[in-house]
Amino acid sequence: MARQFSVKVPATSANIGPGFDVVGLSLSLHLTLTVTVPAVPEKPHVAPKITYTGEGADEVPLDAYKNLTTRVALYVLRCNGIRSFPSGLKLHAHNEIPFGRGLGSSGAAVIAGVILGNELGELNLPKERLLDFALMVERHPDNVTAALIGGFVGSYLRELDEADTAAASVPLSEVLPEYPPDAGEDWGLHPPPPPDGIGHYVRFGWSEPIKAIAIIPRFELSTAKAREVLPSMYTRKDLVFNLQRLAVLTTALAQNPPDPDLIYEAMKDRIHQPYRKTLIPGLPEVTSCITPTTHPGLLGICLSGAGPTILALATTNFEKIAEDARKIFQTQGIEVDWKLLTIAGGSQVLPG
Ligand SMILES: Nc1ncnc2c1ncn2[C@@H]1O[C@H](COP(=O)(O)OP(=O)(O)O)[C@@H](O)[C@H]1O
Ligand SMILES: N[C@@H](CCOP(=O)(O)O)C(=O)O
Repeated sequence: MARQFSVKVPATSANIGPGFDVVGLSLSLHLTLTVTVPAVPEKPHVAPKITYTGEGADEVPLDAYKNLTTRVALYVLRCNGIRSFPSGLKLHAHNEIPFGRGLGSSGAAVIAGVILGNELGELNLPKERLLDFALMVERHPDNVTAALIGGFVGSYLRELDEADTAAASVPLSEVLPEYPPDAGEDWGLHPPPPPDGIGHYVRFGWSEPIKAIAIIPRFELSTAKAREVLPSMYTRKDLVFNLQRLAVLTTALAQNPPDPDLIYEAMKDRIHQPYRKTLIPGLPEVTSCITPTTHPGLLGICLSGAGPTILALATTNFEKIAEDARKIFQTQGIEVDWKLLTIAGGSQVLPG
Protein backbone atom coordinates (compact mmCIF):
# COMPACT_ATOMS: atom_id res chain seq x y z
CA MET A 1 0.00 0.00 0.00
CA ALA A 2 1.19 3.52 -0.80
CA ARG A 3 2.30 5.57 2.23
CA GLN A 4 0.31 8.77 2.78
CA PHE A 5 0.82 11.60 5.24
CA SER A 6 0.32 15.34 5.47
CA VAL A 7 2.50 18.14 6.83
CA LYS A 8 0.80 21.23 8.27
CA VAL A 9 2.85 24.37 8.98
CA PRO A 10 1.51 27.68 10.37
CA ALA A 11 2.08 31.24 9.19
CA THR A 12 4.14 33.44 11.49
CA SER A 13 4.46 37.06 12.43
CA ALA A 14 8.06 37.93 13.35
CA ASN A 15 9.48 40.78 15.44
CA ILE A 16 6.22 41.87 17.23
CA GLY A 17 7.70 45.38 17.39
CA PRO A 18 11.01 45.41 19.30
CA GLY A 19 12.06 41.76 18.79
CA PHE A 20 13.74 42.10 15.39
CA ASP A 21 15.13 38.68 14.33
CA VAL A 22 14.34 37.35 17.83
CA VAL A 23 10.64 36.63 18.43
CA GLY A 24 7.89 35.10 16.32
CA LEU A 25 4.25 34.18 16.75
CA SER A 26 2.52 31.33 14.90
CA LEU A 27 -0.83 32.23 13.34
CA SER A 28 -3.89 30.31 12.13
CA LEU A 29 -3.17 30.28 8.37
CA HIS A 30 -1.46 27.14 7.10
CA LEU A 31 0.62 25.59 4.37
CA THR A 32 -0.46 21.93 4.10
CA LEU A 33 1.33 19.26 2.07
CA THR A 34 -0.43 16.00 1.25
CA VAL A 35 2.16 13.41 0.34
CA THR A 36 1.87 10.01 -1.35
CA VAL A 37 4.86 7.67 -1.62
CA PRO A 38 4.32 4.59 -3.81
CA ALA A 39 4.66 1.24 -2.03
CA VAL A 40 6.95 -0.04 -4.79
CA PRO A 41 9.31 2.61 -6.25
CA GLU A 42 8.68 3.13 -9.96
CA LYS A 43 11.66 2.19 -12.22
CA PRO A 44 13.36 3.93 -13.95
CA HIS A 45 13.30 6.87 -11.51
CA VAL A 46 10.16 9.05 -11.89
CA ALA A 47 10.46 12.72 -10.81
CA PRO A 48 8.01 14.00 -8.14
CA LYS A 49 4.65 15.27 -9.36
CA ILE A 50 3.60 18.47 -7.57
CA THR A 51 0.17 20.07 -7.60
CA TYR A 52 -0.57 23.30 -5.77
CA THR A 53 -3.64 25.36 -4.80
CA GLY A 54 -4.18 28.57 -2.87
CA GLU A 55 -1.89 31.55 -2.29
CA GLY A 56 0.97 31.79 -4.80
CA ALA A 57 -0.53 29.19 -7.16
CA ASP A 58 0.09 31.41 -10.19
CA GLU A 59 3.81 31.82 -9.49
CA VAL A 60 5.13 28.84 -7.56
CA PRO A 61 7.32 26.39 -9.56
CA LEU A 62 5.88 22.88 -9.83
CA ASP A 63 9.26 21.38 -10.75
CA ALA A 64 10.55 19.64 -7.59
CA TYR A 65 14.11 20.77 -8.38
CA LYS A 66 13.02 24.45 -8.46
CA ASN A 67 10.28 24.57 -5.79
CA LEU A 68 11.54 25.93 -2.45
CA THR A 69 9.84 23.28 -0.29
CA THR A 70 11.03 20.27 -2.28
CA ARG A 71 14.56 21.69 -2.75
CA VAL A 72 14.83 22.01 1.03
CA ALA A 73 13.54 18.43 1.42
CA LEU A 74 16.19 17.26 -1.05
CA TYR A 75 18.86 19.14 0.93
CA VAL A 76 17.85 17.23 4.09
CA LEU A 77 17.77 13.90 2.22
CA ARG A 78 21.15 14.40 0.54
CA CYS A 79 22.83 15.50 3.79
CA ASN A 80 21.62 12.19 5.22
CA GLY A 81 22.95 9.98 2.45
CA ILE A 82 19.74 9.70 0.40
CA ARG A 83 20.45 10.95 -3.09
CA SER A 84 16.97 11.57 -4.50
CA PHE A 85 13.24 11.79 -3.87
CA PRO A 86 11.44 8.45 -3.77
CA SER A 87 10.55 7.51 -7.34
CA GLY A 88 6.93 8.35 -8.21
CA LEU A 89 6.43 10.71 -5.22
CA LYS A 90 3.19 12.75 -5.41
CA LEU A 91 2.73 15.95 -3.46
CA HIS A 92 -0.18 18.37 -3.21
CA ALA A 93 0.39 21.74 -1.51
CA HIS A 94 -2.49 23.88 -0.31
CA ASN A 95 -1.34 27.30 0.88
CA GLU A 96 -3.29 29.91 2.89
CA ILE A 97 -0.25 32.14 3.57
CA PRO A 98 0.10 35.09 1.16
CA PHE A 99 3.54 35.55 -0.40
CA GLY A 100 5.81 38.47 0.44
CA ARG A 101 3.50 40.09 3.01
CA GLY A 102 5.42 39.54 6.26
CA LEU A 103 3.44 36.49 7.35
CA GLY A 104 6.30 34.00 7.07
CA SER A 105 5.37 32.26 3.80
CA SER A 106 9.00 31.44 3.01
CA GLY A 107 9.67 30.31 6.59
CA ALA A 108 6.65 27.97 6.36
CA ALA A 109 7.81 26.64 2.97
CA VAL A 110 11.27 25.94 4.44
CA ILE A 111 9.90 24.21 7.56
CA ALA A 112 7.53 22.17 5.38
CA GLY A 113 10.55 21.13 3.28
CA VAL A 114 12.66 20.14 6.28
CA ILE A 115 9.82 18.06 7.72
CA LEU A 116 9.11 16.54 4.30
CA GLY A 117 12.77 15.47 3.96
CA ASN A 118 12.72 14.00 7.46
CA GLU A 119 9.56 12.00 6.72
CA LEU A 120 10.54 10.83 3.22
CA GLY A 121 13.93 9.64 4.49
CA GLU A 122 12.38 8.21 7.71
CA LEU A 123 15.22 9.99 9.47
CA ASN A 124 13.53 10.63 12.85
CA LEU A 125 15.55 13.79 13.38
CA PRO A 126 14.77 15.70 16.61
CA LYS A 127 13.22 19.19 16.38
CA GLU A 128 16.57 20.81 17.21
CA ARG A 129 18.18 19.18 14.16
CA LEU A 130 15.24 20.12 11.92
CA LEU A 131 15.81 23.71 13.02
CA ASP A 132 19.52 23.48 12.07
CA PHE A 133 18.54 22.54 8.51
CA ALA A 134 15.96 25.34 8.32
CA LEU A 135 18.51 27.89 9.54
CA MET A 136 20.89 27.00 6.72
CA VAL A 137 18.22 28.33 4.35
CA GLU A 138 16.32 31.03 6.27
CA ARG A 139 19.12 32.59 8.28
CA HIS A 140 17.13 34.57 10.83
CA PRO A 141 15.55 32.25 13.42
CA ASP A 142 12.34 34.11 14.33
CA ASN A 143 9.90 32.80 11.66
CA VAL A 144 11.19 29.26 11.23
CA THR A 145 11.40 28.61 14.97
CA ALA A 146 7.85 29.85 15.62
CA ALA A 147 6.55 27.86 12.62
CA LEU A 148 8.19 24.67 13.88
CA ILE A 149 7.45 25.00 17.61
CA GLY A 150 4.24 27.06 17.59
CA GLY A 151 3.06 29.84 19.91
CA PHE A 152 5.02 32.92 20.95
CA VAL A 153 8.68 31.95 20.69
CA GLY A 154 12.03 33.64 21.31
CA SER A 155 15.22 32.34 19.76
CA TYR A 156 18.93 33.02 19.36
CA LEU A 157 21.71 31.68 17.16
CA ARG A 158 24.58 30.11 19.13
CA GLU A 159 28.01 31.71 18.73
CA LEU A 160 29.78 29.19 16.51
CA ASP A 161 33.47 28.28 16.57
CA GLU A 162 35.58 28.94 13.48
CA ALA A 163 34.88 25.63 11.75
CA ASP A 164 31.13 25.79 12.44
CA THR A 165 31.02 29.44 11.35
CA ALA A 166 32.54 28.44 8.03
CA ALA A 167 30.08 25.52 7.71
CA ALA A 168 27.09 27.73 8.50
CA SER A 169 28.21 30.53 6.18
CA VAL A 170 28.26 28.60 2.92
CA PRO A 171 26.29 30.46 0.28
CA LEU A 172 22.65 29.55 -0.22
CA SER A 173 23.56 28.50 -3.76
CA GLU A 174 25.49 25.55 -2.25
CA VAL A 175 22.79 24.63 0.25
CA LEU A 176 20.10 24.74 -2.42
CA PRO A 177 22.05 24.30 -5.67
CA GLU A 178 20.62 24.75 -9.15
CA TYR A 179 19.75 21.16 -9.89
CA PRO A 180 20.00 20.14 -13.54
CA PRO A 181 16.70 19.11 -15.15
CA ASP A 182 15.84 15.57 -14.08
CA ALA A 183 18.61 15.49 -11.47
CA GLY A 184 17.32 12.04 -10.43
CA GLU A 185 19.50 9.58 -8.56
CA ASP A 186 22.77 10.14 -10.36
CA TRP A 187 23.40 13.78 -9.61
CA GLY A 188 26.77 14.07 -7.86
CA LEU A 189 27.43 16.97 -5.49
CA HIS A 190 26.99 16.59 -1.73
CA PRO A 191 25.57 19.69 -0.03
CA PRO A 192 27.24 21.01 3.14
CA PRO A 193 25.41 19.74 6.26
CA PRO A 194 24.53 22.25 9.01
CA PRO A 195 26.61 22.42 12.19
CA ASP A 196 24.83 20.95 15.25
CA GLY A 197 22.72 23.12 17.52
CA ILE A 198 22.71 26.44 15.65
CA GLY A 199 19.40 27.71 16.99
CA HIS A 200 18.05 27.74 20.57
CA TYR A 201 14.58 28.82 21.64
CA VAL A 202 12.09 29.23 24.42
CA ARG A 203 8.29 29.35 24.22
CA PHE A 204 6.72 32.22 26.14
CA GLY A 205 3.25 32.21 27.64
CA TRP A 206 0.35 33.74 25.70
CA SER A 207 -2.73 35.29 27.25
CA GLU A 208 -5.69 33.40 25.84
CA PRO A 209 -7.99 36.40 25.05
CA ILE A 210 -5.41 38.05 22.79
CA LYS A 211 -6.17 37.66 19.06
CA ALA A 212 -4.18 38.89 16.07
CA ILE A 213 -5.60 41.11 13.35
CA ALA A 214 -3.51 40.89 10.17
CA ILE A 215 -4.07 43.97 7.98
CA ILE A 216 -2.62 42.86 4.66
CA PRO A 217 -1.84 45.42 1.93
CA ARG A 218 -2.45 44.18 -1.61
CA PHE A 219 1.20 44.38 -2.64
CA GLU A 220 4.22 42.17 -2.09
CA LEU A 221 7.45 43.24 -0.44
CA SER A 222 10.23 40.67 -0.45
CA THR A 223 11.96 40.18 2.88
CA ALA A 224 15.34 40.52 1.15
CA LYS A 225 14.40 43.99 -0.13
CA ALA A 226 13.03 45.04 3.26
CA ARG A 227 16.31 43.97 4.91
CA GLU A 228 18.42 45.97 2.46
CA VAL A 229 17.10 49.28 3.82
CA LEU A 230 18.25 48.54 7.38
CA PRO A 231 21.45 50.10 8.73
CA SER A 232 24.29 47.91 9.99
CA MET A 233 24.97 50.09 13.07
CA TYR A 234 22.61 51.47 15.72
CA THR A 235 23.01 53.95 18.55
CA ARG A 236 23.10 52.68 22.13
CA LYS A 237 19.96 54.77 22.78
CA ASP A 238 17.96 52.91 20.11
CA LEU A 239 19.24 49.48 21.17
CA VAL A 240 18.34 50.13 24.81
CA PHE A 241 14.92 51.43 23.70
CA ASN A 242 14.19 48.06 22.03
CA LEU A 243 15.75 45.87 24.73
CA GLN A 244 13.70 47.55 27.46
CA ARG A 245 10.49 47.00 25.53
CA LEU A 246 11.21 43.42 24.49
CA ALA A 247 12.00 42.41 28.08
CA VAL A 248 8.61 43.73 29.19
CA LEU A 249 6.65 42.48 26.17
CA THR A 250 7.52 38.78 26.50
CA THR A 251 5.88 38.66 29.93
CA ALA A 252 3.18 41.29 29.34
CA LEU A 253 1.61 39.22 26.51
CA ALA A 254 1.20 36.29 28.92
CA GLN A 255 -0.65 38.25 31.61
CA ASN A 256 -4.38 37.93 32.09
CA PRO A 257 -5.99 40.40 31.75
CA PRO A 258 -3.42 41.96 29.41
CA ASP A 259 -2.49 45.58 30.17
CA PRO A 260 -2.99 47.79 27.06
CA ASP A 261 -0.90 50.70 28.37
CA LEU A 262 2.09 48.45 29.04
CA ILE A 263 1.79 46.47 25.78
CA TYR A 264 1.16 49.40 23.42
CA GLU A 265 4.41 51.08 24.48
CA ALA A 266 6.28 47.74 24.64
CA MET A 267 5.43 47.03 20.97
CA LYS A 268 7.27 50.13 19.72
CA ASP A 269 10.49 49.69 17.78
CA ARG A 270 13.49 51.71 16.63
CA ILE A 271 15.50 48.99 14.88
CA HIS A 272 13.54 48.18 11.74
CA GLN A 273 10.16 49.94 11.40
CA PRO A 274 11.50 53.50 11.06
CA TYR A 275 13.67 52.39 8.10
CA ARG A 276 10.95 50.35 6.41
CA LYS A 277 8.39 53.15 6.33
CA THR A 278 9.79 54.28 2.96
CA LEU A 279 8.66 50.92 1.51
CA ILE A 280 5.26 50.89 3.22
CA PRO A 281 3.35 54.16 2.78
CA GLY A 282 0.96 54.64 5.72
CA LEU A 283 2.98 52.56 8.22
CA PRO A 284 3.78 55.37 10.71
CA GLU A 285 0.24 56.76 10.48
CA VAL A 286 -1.41 53.37 11.16
CA THR A 287 0.85 52.54 14.11
CA SER A 288 0.48 55.98 15.71
CA CYS A 289 -3.20 56.82 15.03
CA ILE A 290 -4.70 53.52 16.24
CA THR A 291 -4.14 53.36 20.00
CA PRO A 292 -5.80 51.77 23.06
CA THR A 293 -7.40 55.17 23.76
CA THR A 294 -8.90 55.67 20.29
CA HIS A 295 -9.73 51.92 19.93
CA PRO A 296 -10.55 50.22 23.24
CA GLY A 297 -9.61 46.54 23.05
CA LEU A 298 -6.40 47.26 21.13
CA LEU A 299 -3.24 46.20 22.96
CA GLY A 300 -0.48 47.01 20.48
CA ILE A 301 0.25 47.48 16.79
CA CYS A 302 3.38 46.88 14.72
CA LEU A 303 4.75 45.77 11.37
CA SER A 304 4.38 42.01 10.86
CA GLY A 305 7.80 40.56 9.96
CA ALA A 306 9.39 42.60 7.20
CA GLY A 307 5.95 43.90 6.13
CA PRO A 308 3.90 45.19 4.50
CA THR A 309 1.27 43.53 6.77
CA ILE A 310 0.38 45.30 10.00
CA LEU A 311 -0.23 43.16 13.08
CA ALA A 312 -2.66 44.49 15.67
CA LEU A 313 -3.06 42.53 18.92
CA ALA A 314 -6.44 43.03 20.55
CA THR A 315 -9.05 41.44 22.79
CA THR A 316 -12.18 43.07 21.25
CA ASN A 317 -13.24 45.70 18.66
CA PHE A 318 -11.44 43.80 15.87
CA GLU A 319 -13.54 45.09 12.96
CA LYS A 320 -13.27 48.76 13.96
CA ILE A 321 -9.48 48.48 14.36
CA ALA A 322 -9.09 46.82 10.95
CA GLU A 323 -11.51 49.13 9.11
CA ASP A 324 -9.83 52.26 10.51
CA ALA A 325 -6.44 50.91 9.44
CA ARG A 326 -7.95 50.29 6.00
CA LYS A 327 -9.09 53.95 5.82
CA ILE A 328 -5.59 55.19 6.68
CA PHE A 329 -4.02 52.97 4.00
CA GLN A 330 -6.64 54.18 1.49
CA THR A 331 -5.42 57.76 1.96
CA GLN A 332 -2.07 56.48 0.63
CA GLY A 333 -3.76 54.73 -2.31
CA ILE A 334 -3.25 51.26 -0.80
CA GLU A 335 -6.03 48.64 -0.60
CA VAL A 336 -5.89 46.04 2.15
CA ASP A 337 -7.53 42.78 3.17
CA TRP A 338 -7.75 41.85 6.83
CA LYS A 339 -8.08 38.61 8.76
CA LEU A 340 -8.77 37.87 12.39
CA LEU A 341 -6.35 35.13 13.43
CA THR A 342 -5.68 33.08 16.53
CA ILE A 343 -2.35 31.80 17.81
CA ALA A 344 -1.66 28.44 16.16
CA GLY A 345 0.13 25.32 17.37
CA GLY A 346 3.43 24.22 15.83
CA SER A 347 4.04 22.14 12.70
CA GLN A 348 2.43 18.72 12.56
CA VAL A 349 2.75 15.51 10.61
CA LEU A 350 -0.58 13.75 10.30
CA PRO A 351 -1.23 10.27 8.93
CA GLY A 352 -3.35 9.80 5.80
N1 LIG B 1 4.48 27.51 -0.30
C1 LIG B 1 5.55 27.94 -0.98
N2 LIG B 1 6.10 27.16 -1.91
C2 LIG B 1 7.17 27.58 -2.62
N3 LIG B 1 7.76 28.78 -2.47
C3 LIG B 1 7.25 29.60 -1.54
C4 LIG B 1 6.13 29.22 -0.74
N4 LIG B 1 5.86 30.22 0.10
C5 LIG B 1 6.76 31.20 -0.15
N5 LIG B 1 7.59 30.84 -1.12
C6 LIG B 1 8.71 31.66 -1.68
O1 LIG B 1 9.05 32.66 -0.75
C7 LIG B 1 8.85 33.98 -1.32
C8 LIG B 1 8.37 34.95 -0.28
O2 LIG B 1 9.34 35.03 0.73
P1 LIG B 1 9.65 36.37 1.51
O3 LIG B 1 10.09 37.44 0.57
O4 LIG B 1 10.60 36.00 2.61
O5 LIG B 1 8.25 36.83 2.11
P2 LIG B 1 7.37 36.27 3.32
O6 LIG B 1 8.11 35.10 3.92
O7 LIG B 1 7.27 37.43 4.24
O8 LIG B 1 6.05 35.88 2.73
C9 LIG B 1 7.84 33.74 -2.43
O9 LIG B 1 7.94 34.74 -3.42
C10 LIG B 1 8.25 32.37 -2.95
O10 LIG B 1 9.36 32.48 -3.80
N1 LIG C 1 13.12 39.41 11.32
C1 LIG C 1 12.84 39.33 9.91
C2 LIG C 1 11.49 38.67 9.75
C3 LIG C 1 11.04 38.52 8.31
O1 LIG C 1 9.75 37.96 8.31
P1 LIG C 1 8.90 37.77 6.97
O2 LIG C 1 7.64 37.10 7.41
O3 LIG C 1 8.69 39.13 6.41
O4 LIG C 1 9.73 36.90 6.06
C4 LIG C 1 12.83 40.73 9.32
O5 LIG C 1 12.18 41.59 9.90
O6 LIG C 1 13.50 40.94 8.29
